[in-house]
This record gives sequence, structure tokens and C-alpha cells, in this order.
Amino acid sequence: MSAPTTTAPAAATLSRHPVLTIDDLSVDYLVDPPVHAVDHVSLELRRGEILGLAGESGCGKSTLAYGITRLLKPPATITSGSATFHSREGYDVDLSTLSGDDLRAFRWDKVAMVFQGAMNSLNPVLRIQVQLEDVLTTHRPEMPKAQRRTRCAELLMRVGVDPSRLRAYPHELSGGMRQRVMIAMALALEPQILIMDEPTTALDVVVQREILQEITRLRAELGFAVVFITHDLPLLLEISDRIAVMRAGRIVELADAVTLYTDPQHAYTRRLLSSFPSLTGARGDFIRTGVDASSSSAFADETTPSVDQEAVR
Ligand SMILES: Nc1ncnc2c1ncn2[C@@H]1O[C@H](COP(=O)(O)OP(=O)(O)OP(=O)(O)O)[C@@H](O)[C@H]1O
Repeated sequence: MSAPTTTAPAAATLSRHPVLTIDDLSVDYLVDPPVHAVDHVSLELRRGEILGLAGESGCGKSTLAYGITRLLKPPATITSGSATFHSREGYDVDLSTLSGDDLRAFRWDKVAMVFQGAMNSLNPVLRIQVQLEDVLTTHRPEMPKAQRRTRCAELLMRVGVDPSRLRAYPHELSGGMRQRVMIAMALALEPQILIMDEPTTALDVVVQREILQEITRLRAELGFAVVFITHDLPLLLEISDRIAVMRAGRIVELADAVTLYTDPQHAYTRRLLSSFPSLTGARGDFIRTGVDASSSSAFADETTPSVDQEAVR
């Protein structure tokens, strides 16, 4: 199978302006004994970048994502810090000041999320059209019906699903298609941040790869920033501009993806990298190329092993 062609803008051309600033954020689960799941995390998400969040199970990745979007429920509680959204229109929003309708509107409009199990949260008895349209009816009530319909078709096309599937019920679609529908839904209001928590983990590797290509392409086209959470460090190295490595609730290292791979500074990052055998040795050098051997003169040499990204992972 061919490797993904990365559509990510070169790191140098990415904006350095933050779209989100997380400052000293801490989240505890108030159980006995309390769990300090996120421990004084400070982080800037830059406009248009894909920021990978890596780290072993239980290190606090999801809690951080939920904390940013204020989706935490008791026993979780934010014990310190703040998250500030910097709108492209030029104003700032301190997320701790939002509640009720404002918070709900903010979540769809400015920040959208896609979770691993998202595809299972589609309503089984409603057609895709109805569910997509519902987002627009709720958040863009002024949009005429005809325009809503066109927009739904556009959204599906954008994520690589034929608009004829608008009439389908969720059970008539494959898992990959349903997850694409969820991504379309997340993009419906053109958010400036997309938070993806293991969005493709439940899918087979071929579908996973296609969806990741879609995400990087859409990000380049629409300019939203992505926080991408996964255990899969090789995958993050492929798609991220920068990677934050999290351990026991803290960010222990944050660097651009190439630097993190070639020159990891923290012992834990080195351990994490070495826990993926595919990243060590000659084949690991191909991880960041994103170039199919057959389509690149640089790799056209017959003696060069083919860039089988599935095999190196
Ligand atoms: N509802 C809860 N009550 C108590 N502790 C919790 C709760 N949810 C999560 N935790 C704890 O908080 C810590 C961080 O969990 P979190 O799910 O954020 O980690 P993660 O890095 O996303 O893990 P994974 O990759 O497995 O999803 C873990 O120690 C976890 O056991």
C-alpha cells in the first residue's frame, strides 16, 4: 500500500499565532485517593497546526482534552489554570467564563471533537441527512432549508462520502463511513480547533490511513488546528507538526515532530520511541517522508525498500 502523501504545510509556513493557550491547567479526580490526572500543564496550540499528544495509557491525555473543552464531569475538577481561545476574528475567550448555551455554542462553533467511539453515537433511527442538518438547524437557524441541504451534501463530499448516503441510516454505513460522517458533523460549523481522541483506533488500518489523509487535507484546506490524541506514536510522527509527550499528567517534552524523532531530549520520550520497534533501524527513517517510493525519484532506486507504512508500524 502506498504511503500517505502529507498535505501538511511545512512547519516553517505554519502560523506561530496561538489559537488556544492553556496555562497551568490541573485536573484532579476527587476519588479516594485523589488522582492528579493533569498536573500544571501549559501549552499553546498554534493556528492551523496538528499537535500530537502522545503518552502511555492513563497519563492524562483525554482528561486534558476534556478539560480544554469543559466536558469534564464529577468527580473531575479543575484545580488550577485556564484555557483561552484566541478567535481568528481577534477576540479572546476565557473558557472558564462560559456556561450553558454559550458553552454549547462554543463547542460546535469554535472547537469540535471527534472521539474513538463517536461513530456509535449516531442516532440509529434517524437518517444521516437529519442528523447532519440538525447541527445546522440548531446553530445556524437563519440558514434557509435549501442551503442547509446543499451544505450537508458538501460536508459529506468533503470527507469522501457520496452525498447519496445522506438518505442512509447509520447501520447501512461501514464503521469508517460513520466515523467520516462524525468528522463531517464536527466540521459543519467550520471550527477553528478540532480535538480528535483516538478517532481512528477502532478502524482497520486501511480505513484509518484514508481518514488520516482526509484530515490532513482538510486541515490544509480549511485552516483549523488539530489536537490529535493517540497511543500510536509512529502515526503521530507521520501526521503531526509538533508533538507533546505526556507522562503522569505533565508535558515532559514538546517539539516539532522531526526533532522529537531525531533528537529526543527527555529519557521518557526516548523510552517511548524505543518501545516502537518500527521506529528504530533503517525503516524508521521513512516514517517522516510521507512519500510513496513509487512516486518519488528520491526513493525510486530499486534497491530502496518500498515504503510500506503499515509494515513499519
Ligand atoms: N472518572 C474517573 N475517576 C477516577 N479516575 C479517573 C477517571 N477517569 C480517568 N481517571 C484517571 O485519570 C488518569 C488519566 O486518565 P485519562 O483517561 O485522561 O488518560 P489517557 O492518557 O487518556 O489514557 P488512555 O490513553 O488509556 O485513554 C488515569 O490515572 C485514570 O485512571
